[in-house]
Amino acid sequence: MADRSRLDEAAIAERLKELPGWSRQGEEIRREFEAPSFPAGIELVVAVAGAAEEADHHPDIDVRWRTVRFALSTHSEGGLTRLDFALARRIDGLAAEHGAR
Ligand SMILES: C[C@H](O)[C@H](O)[C@H]1CNC2=NC(N)=NC(=O)C2=N1
Repeated sequence: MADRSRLDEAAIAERLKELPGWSRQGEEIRREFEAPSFPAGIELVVAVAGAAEEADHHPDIDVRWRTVRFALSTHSEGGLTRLDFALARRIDGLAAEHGAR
């Protein structure tokens, strides 16, 4: 079972440094992507939905035409855990595969 405990400030800062494009907003991290087209953005969301189900960890998602925004937080812990950073890395990989930047 993954460690779901909240990360302290130093651990959060360290992990954020390895995730360019993601920024901290209170108790969550966020990143915005521009997909090549609206359908490509939706396909990215579908791919992320699959990864989220696998991880049993689910981002908040906002779609505005080609702009797709993801926000991650561990709701059960009321803050950021390693699950959020693991899913952020997974989202970055899927976004690259879908030509989103
Ligand atoms: C029972 C199940 O593990 C929980 O409800 C999961 C589902 N997905 C989740 N996603 C996120 N982001 N935070 C959670 O605390 C969470 N909890």
